[in-house]
Amino acid sequence: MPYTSGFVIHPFAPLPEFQLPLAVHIVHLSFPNTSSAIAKTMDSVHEIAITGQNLPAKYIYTDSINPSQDPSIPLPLLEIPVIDFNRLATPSIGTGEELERLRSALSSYGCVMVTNHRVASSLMDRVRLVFKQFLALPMEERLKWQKEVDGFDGYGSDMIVTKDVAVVHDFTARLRLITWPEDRRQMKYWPEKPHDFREVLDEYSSKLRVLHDATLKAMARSLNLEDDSTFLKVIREGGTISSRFNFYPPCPTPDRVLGLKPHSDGTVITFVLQDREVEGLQVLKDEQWFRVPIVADGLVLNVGDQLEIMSNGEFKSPVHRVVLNPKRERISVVIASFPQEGRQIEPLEDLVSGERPRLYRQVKYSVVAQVGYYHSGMRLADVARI
Ligand SMILES: O=C(O)CCC(=O)C(=O)O
Ligand SMILES: [Fe+2]
Repeated sequence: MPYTSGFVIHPFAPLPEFQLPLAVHIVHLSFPNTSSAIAKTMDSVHEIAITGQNLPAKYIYTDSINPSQDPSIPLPLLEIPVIDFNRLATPSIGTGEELERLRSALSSYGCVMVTNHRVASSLMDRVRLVFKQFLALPMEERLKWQKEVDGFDGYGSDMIVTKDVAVVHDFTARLRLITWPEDRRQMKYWPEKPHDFREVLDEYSSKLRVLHDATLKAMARSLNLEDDSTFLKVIREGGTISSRFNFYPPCPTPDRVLGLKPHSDGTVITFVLQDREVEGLQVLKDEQWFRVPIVADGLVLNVGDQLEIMSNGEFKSPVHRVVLNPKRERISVVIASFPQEGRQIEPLEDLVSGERPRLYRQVKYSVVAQVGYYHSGMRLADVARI
C-alpha cells in the first residue's frame, strides 16, 4: 500500500475531463444560516472540542493511522531544505546557486522552508493572533461567517464529496477566504471580529502575494524557462489566491483521528504559516512519514498538483497530513493559488523532450473534482499520469 491505511489510490480509471463518477454525491457539512441550525452545529469540530463530547465515529479510523510505527517512538524530523528567499531575489549574492538548491529540493522533497521572505515576524504573529481571537468568540458570532451549504468561502467544516465509500472526516474547522483578486473577495464571509481581522488579512495576503509571485518566477528560472512568468500567468489569467485558517483541537486519541488526511495540495503552490509552538504537519518521503519542524519565522512552501503537472514532473507535489496533539490545540494559516475554474492544465512544451517525454495528460481544473479526489485519497497528479 503506497501511503497509510485509510489512504488508498483508487483503481478506477481517469475520467474524461475529470468529471466525478455518477455515484458521487455531495454531503454538506455546514448548515443553513437559520437559528434552528445553530443547535445542529453543536456537532461541529469546534463545539466537540469546547464541550469535550465523545468523538463521533465519523472522525475515527478503525486502524491506527500508523500501523507500522511504534506510537511511543516519535516520527523522525524532516530535514527540510531551507531556501533563503533573499538570495533568490538578489542576483549579486548567488542567485544561481540558490535557484539550483530550490530546483533540486522541489524535485525530491516537493517542499522547502522559506526564510528571509520579507514578511515581518510581527505580522505573522498578528495573523495567528486574530485567528485565535476569532476562535475564542461565542459560537453565535463565529456562525455569522459560516459557509453556505455548497460554498467554499466562510467558516465551518469542509464540504465532503464522496464516492460510495465511507470517508473518515478531518478533525478540523476552517475559515477559507479568497484574497486575490480583490474583486473576487466575498466580504460577507470576512469576520469583523476581532476588529482588526480584515486589516491583518489584507496586509498579510498582499505581502504573501508578492512572495508568491516572486517564488513562481524563481521556480520558472530554476527550470531555465525563457519566460519567467510562465507559471504565474496561470494565476494572473483568471486564477485566484485563497487563505485558509485551520484550527485543530486537541485530541486524546491522536493515533486514530487525523487533523487532515494524507493529501497533496490541488493548488499551484501553497505557503503554510505553522503554529509557533505545536507541531502537526507531516510529510511522506520515501514511504516514511516525517515531522515538519517549526522554524521560527519560516514559511513552508509546497508544490501543488497543478504545478507538478505543468512542470512535467520536474517538481513533485508532496503527500502530507496533519496529526493532532493530545493536549494542545494547533492552528495554521495557508495561502494557496489556483487556476481559473475550467482551465486546461498540461505539461509545458519546453519541459517535454526526447529525453523527458510528456508524463501527464491534459486535465481541466475543477474545484469540485479536486475536493472529490481529496476525500477519495487520490492525487490529481497521479490520476493525470500517462
Ligand atoms: O496545517 C498545516 O500545517 C497544513 C495544512 C494543509 O496541508 C492544508 O491546508 O492543505
Ligand atoms: Fe495541504
